[in-house]
Amino acid sequence: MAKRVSLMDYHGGNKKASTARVRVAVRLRPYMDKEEVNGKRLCVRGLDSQSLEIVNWRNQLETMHYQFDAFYGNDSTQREVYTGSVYPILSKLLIGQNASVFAYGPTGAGKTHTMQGSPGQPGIIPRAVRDLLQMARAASSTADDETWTYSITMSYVEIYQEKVMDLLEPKNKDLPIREDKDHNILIPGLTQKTINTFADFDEHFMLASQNRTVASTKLNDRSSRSHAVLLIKVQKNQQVVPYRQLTGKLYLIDLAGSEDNRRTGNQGIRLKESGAINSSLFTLSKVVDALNQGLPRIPYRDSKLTRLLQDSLGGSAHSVMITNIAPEEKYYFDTLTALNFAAKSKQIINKPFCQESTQVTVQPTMKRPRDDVEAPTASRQRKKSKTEDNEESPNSSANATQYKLNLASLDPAVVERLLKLDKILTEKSIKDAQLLSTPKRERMALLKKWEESQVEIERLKERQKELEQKAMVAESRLEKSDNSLSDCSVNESTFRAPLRGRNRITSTAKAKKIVRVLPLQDHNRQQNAILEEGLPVIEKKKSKCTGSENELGWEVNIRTDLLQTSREKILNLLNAGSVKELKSLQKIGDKKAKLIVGWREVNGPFKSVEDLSSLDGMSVKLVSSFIKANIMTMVAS
Ligand SMILES: Nc1ncnc2c1ncn2[C@@H]1O[C@H](COP(=O)(O)OP(=O)(O)OP(=O)(O)O)[C@@H](O)[C@H]1O
Repeated sequence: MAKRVSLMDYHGGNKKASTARVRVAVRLRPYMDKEEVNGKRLCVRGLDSQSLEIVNWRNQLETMHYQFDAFYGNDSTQREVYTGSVYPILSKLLIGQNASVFAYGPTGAGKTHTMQGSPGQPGIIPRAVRDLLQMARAASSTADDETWTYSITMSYVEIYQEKVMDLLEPKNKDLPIREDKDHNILIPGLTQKTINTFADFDEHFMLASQNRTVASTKLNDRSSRSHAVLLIKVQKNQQVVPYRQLTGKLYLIDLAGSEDNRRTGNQGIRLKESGAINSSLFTLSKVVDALNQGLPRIPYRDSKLTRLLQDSLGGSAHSVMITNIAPEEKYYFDTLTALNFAAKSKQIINKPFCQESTQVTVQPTMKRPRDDVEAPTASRQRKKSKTEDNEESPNSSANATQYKLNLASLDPAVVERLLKLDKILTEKSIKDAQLLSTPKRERMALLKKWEESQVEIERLKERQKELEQKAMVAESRLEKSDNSLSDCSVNESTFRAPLRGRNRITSTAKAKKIVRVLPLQDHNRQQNAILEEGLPVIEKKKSKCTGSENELGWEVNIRTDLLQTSREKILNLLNAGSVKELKSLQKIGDKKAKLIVGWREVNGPFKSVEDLSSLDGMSVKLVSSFIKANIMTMVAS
């Protein structure tokens, strides 16, 4: 069974070290600008072995200061970079932990030089492979570890335009990336070569490197157009029962350079490549952000690069990021971006585990790792895992005896230690789960609240719509009611004020103050109000009128005496008012005022207000609305 084991627990080491930070180193390459348009201006200044400054020559106040785990200046050697940042993590591979080293930075800043180097100046990759081979050999021959043997394999892929290409077997194009049940990332069908000597490695690597996609851009004659990922697997096999197996993976990654196409002069296919490069690097920065913020979803799957790095970043690996930067002033913005990205990455905490696989069934000989492919198909992988699960699960009752038997064959001290380890791991995972669940619970509660508030907002919106519709219906009914007012037989003391009239009533501030529209059930209170305040009150009550105009079901009563007084006042004005005074009436303009004066000169005084309908252009309906408007104004004032 492949089992995740916290290495520090397993080896009884310092507990603090059970989580590992991504180590971030920055390497400055030497000045190489032959043109020197503005003279030799450097945008980076090294301060000490960990810190540097970046200077904006256009505004020197913008000088920024950064501190990293290591800063390698422009005169640093390949050896210094390797021994300072990479060599210390190699030993982890031999005890089943994963590790990754990746070079990040703008195009032409020295990533390939750092990772690969040249025959005269070998970089991290050849040095690491050489040392791993030596370490494995040395470990196999030590007296303590004689029951273990080591085997080392290599695979080499490039991610070009979001396709995973097998550099050891170029016909394997666009390979899938999968995750097994233990969250290991693997590439089914990927070629795997066993390397017993450095010469084995050299041969495969040289051939494969020629398959890598490189091209010339304005900034770099041999610019890497893809992300190159070298995978070195160290397998530690126990030669005696229970035939355990530990696998440590080392990813050595030379990322394609982040590019500003205005400066690279990229066009056509170069531009397309550049788009893919920048977008996967952008996803990488999103992944870093998400990890740093502890977000529940890390967008690993948004690009092939981040998917492949999933168990190297925030996963089960020790990670070292070497940010390559260039000193020339023209690189200022690229350098600033790279340094900011590096500063973000520094906060990621990785949790190293060793991948232990215990083969419980008796095996006559230990199988050598396959020299061909990493895992033929995902389904086969799944099937295999399932079988292993069934065979090995110590919790399964069918296998419990077998498990105990195997334990019994071990040294009692080892058994005790294993049981202790199991206990620690169980307690640890419960604790981890609790720690994780607290912020998660809070997030869930917030999310629930937010969802509830969204529902409430929707409900209120619906309600608002409903009310608006009702208001529109009411409006149109009142319109009708208005129009047919003259046809309705109305008690002299009853005046139906349309709701729309409310606007008219309240159109003056004064009216607003004194007109109160009360619901029917408040009728008694309303009567009291009349008595107490002596105010003119308009009462809403059920209409006695029949017909469509009454569908609304309300009309307004006005006290009879007030109504009478108002009518008399209007009639007086009609019979004695000057043009100016007539114009003070509602709905009477200059033209109508002059008509009224002319009419009464010819016909004598108006007998009733309704006589106005004899005037040209004054229909019964208009007169009715004239009366209504003026009575309301007078009542209100
Ligand atoms: N530390 C260094 N010392 C000497 N030369 C260097 C150093 N770093 C880089 N160079 C040189 O600078 C040039 C560009 O470097 P390199 O190709 O490694 O950049 P890169 O970051 O990999 O670029 P790209 O992303 O475009 O592939 C090469 O000629 C390389 O030899």
